[in-house]
Parts: sequence; C-alpha cells; structure tokens
Amino acid sequence: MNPIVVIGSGLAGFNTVKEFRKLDKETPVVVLTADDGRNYSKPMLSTGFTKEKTADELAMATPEQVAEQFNVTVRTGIHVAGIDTDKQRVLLPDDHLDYSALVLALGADTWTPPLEGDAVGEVFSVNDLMDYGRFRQALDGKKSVTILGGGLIGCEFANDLSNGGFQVSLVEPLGRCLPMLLPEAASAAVGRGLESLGVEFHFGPLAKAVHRNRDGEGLVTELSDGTHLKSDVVLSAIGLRPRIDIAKEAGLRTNRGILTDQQLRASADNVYALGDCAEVEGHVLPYVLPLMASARALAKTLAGEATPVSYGVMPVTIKTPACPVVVCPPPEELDGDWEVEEDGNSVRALFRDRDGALRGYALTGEVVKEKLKLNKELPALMP
Ligand SMILES: Cc1cc2nc3c(=O)[nH]c(=O)nc-3n(C[C@H](O)[C@H](O)[C@H](O)COP(=O)(O)OP(=O)(O)OC[C@H]3O[C@@H](n4cnc5c(N)ncnc54)[C@H](O)[C@@H]3O)c2cc1C
Repeated sequence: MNPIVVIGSGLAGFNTVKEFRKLDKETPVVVLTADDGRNYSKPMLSTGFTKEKTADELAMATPEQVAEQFNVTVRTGIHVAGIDTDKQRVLLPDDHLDYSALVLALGADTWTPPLEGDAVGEVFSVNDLMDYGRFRQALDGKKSVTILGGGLIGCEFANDLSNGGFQVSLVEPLGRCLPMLLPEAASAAVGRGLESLGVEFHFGPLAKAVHRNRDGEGLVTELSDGTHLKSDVVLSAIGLRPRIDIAKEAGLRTNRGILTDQQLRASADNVYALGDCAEVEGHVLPYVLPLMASARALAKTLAGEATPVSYGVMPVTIKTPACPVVVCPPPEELDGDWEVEEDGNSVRALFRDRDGALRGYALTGEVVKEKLKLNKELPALMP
C-alpha cells in the first residue's frame, strides 16, 4: 500500500501525524520537509529572549525522535518539486514517491517589499527554527535592531528583543501597531506599552533601502521620509503569504491559499491541505487554534471517517506582555462598528453588526481576562 504523504513538518504537518496515530497505528506515513525536521512550536520564536531559550532549546524533538514516537518516516532537507495528482505521485528532486493520500501542510512564505541598498541580503526574517538560529547568532554581542512591520510578528519581536536588552526601532507605514488586527484605541495602548520598554516607532514612512553603514559598524535603514535609522541588525516582519505555488502548478484550485472544502479536501482526489497554506471554505487563518482543529478533523478523515472541520471562536493572543492583547477579529467585510471603552492601557473594543450582535472584540491590558465571557457570546466562525 502506498503511504500517506505529508509535506511539511510544522505544527500542521506534525499535529496531523500525531492525531492520525491516535486512530491508526499501522498505515505507513511519510513526512517530507524542506527544513531540518525538528519539532518546535513556532509561536515560541518570538518569545526566545523573554523565556531565555536558544534555537536548540526551543526544539522539542529531533526528526528521528518524531519518527520513532509516531512510527513514521521523516525525510528532511527535501524540497518537493511538484505533484502529479493523476498518478498520485509527489515529485522529488531526484526521485518520486507515490501516495494513497497527500496532505499539504506547506505553511506560508515571508514577504518583504522590494528594498534597495547594498545590505538587503543581510535583512533577516524569522519564519522557522533554522531562521531563528541564524537570527540569534547575528544578534550575539549586538545592541540594536530595526524591525520592519508592526503586525503580530513585528510587535511580538519588539517586546521580546526589548526584554533581551536590545534598543528597538520599529517602522510601520500604516501608522500604528497591529493595524490590520486592532481598532485605533487598542493599537495606541499597545504602542504605549512597547514605548515604555524603549521601543522607538517610525509610523507612516516605508522602508526604502538597507545600506551598510559607511561611517561605522552595522546597517542603515533608509525610510521614505528621509530618516536614516542605524542599527546592528534589521528584521523584516512585514507579511506572510500562503505557499500555494506547487499546488497551483499541479492544477489544484488556489486563491489566497490552497482552496479546500470543510473536509479539507483540495480539488484533486485524495489531496488535503491545512494550516497556513490553506484556504478552508474562504477562511485563511494563519494561527495555531484553527490548524489544531483541522489536524484533528483530517486525522479522522484519513482514518476512514470523513469529518468536516469546525472552527469555533478563534481568539488570537498577542505575546506583548508590555501590554497584553487578545483579539477575535470580526469576519472580513462585515458591516458594523467598534464600541470602545478605555482606561489607561486597558481597552475594551467590541465589534457589533448592524443588528447589535457581538461579532468580534479586541481587549488590551487588564481587561484581557474578559475574553472567556465574550467568547461565549460570539457565534462560531465555521460551525
Ligand atoms: C514569530 C511567530 C509567532 C507566532 N505566534 C503565534 C501565536 O502566538 N499564536 C498563533 O496562533 N499563531 C502564531 N503564529 C502563527 C503560527 O505559528 C502558524 O500559524 C503555524 O505555526 C503555521 O504552521 P504550518 O505547519 O501551517 O506552517 P509551517 O510551520 O511554516 O510549516 C511549513 C512546512 O512546510 C515545509 N515545506 C514548505 N514547502 C515545501 C516543499 N516544497 N517541500 C517540502 N517541504 C516544504 C516547510 O519546510 C515546513 O516544514 C506565529 C508565527 C510566527 C512566525
């Protein structure tokens, strides 16, 4: 029998394997991964200094340990070149592998807008444990970091690097922290929290170029308003895009992500997708809670009991202890308004639709503890 092939050893891939093995101990499973296959929790990458963990300390298991624990084969350092969905075959650089079922758990790529300058190649992005190891090494003995992007990843790193003793400058063209996730009052509270740690914001301008510092050590980031920011290291945290290329080339239907139905079925027989690469019934949710729900449902389907995934309420906790945040974004394009109450850095923002029903919230500071109560009032995202 051909194995179940899982492409990707992130939380989506490994959790699918873990859940599947609870139901089926025998069916052969092969995990293929472009990275080194160590099992780690990606959200921990932006708390490394606060928790005082190096890349090696964040790794929970080697690929050999995962293979033994779950009775699977893990092949590391293999970049899958393509998929032939007619032959049910994965194309490897010098070989191929036939599958009975294929799970695409490909994650998302970091995206940085085109930058000029002779030091562009030295800009870091941190999207996996190996990136994190290189980033930590580059920070050794250094004092200052410029972060491009003030979304979840940028703000979390700003807090963490400040906790690690670095002077942080953060550039965010949209003019505030977490602009795509929070209403303005909540963004301002996060901004004040991070400022209290010494984070220096450059709200409004775009980063144009990164140069080597001609007058000394380190790098200079040039902004569109003419500012030149000196720092030892530059981290780009601008955006993530679902990895859809190999699915698209294989003729699978894609949009923002790899399109699936509620059973996580892509548009070819026996091919499934979950995690950051997937668009499940129109939802692109690059967070841990949705992928865990998906992994449990998919495991049942792979074990023979076709099971749709349900998304309940999916709050996202942002790891900025300088100003704690939890947000449950309202559905995109839903008509409604934010009702905001604030007291210092504690902001309670409730998003109500035109009928007055609660459809999302953002809480910062002391009131984050109200999340459980609010979760009960919210409708499930995808019942
Ligand atoms: C710094 C940071 C902090 C975060 N914090 C939070 C948080 O607090 N809460 C939260 O809910 N979410 C958080 N997230 C998001 C969350 O971590 C992701 O949603 C989740 O880890 C995605 O897992 P994944 O398995 O889908 O993708 P990934 O972990 O990216 O795994 C993708 C896998 O696919 C493999 N791959 C890709 N292409 C190929 C190919 N062609 N051939 C072979 N292998 C391939 C890669 O090697 C990798 O193993 C954070 C993300 C980051 C970067």
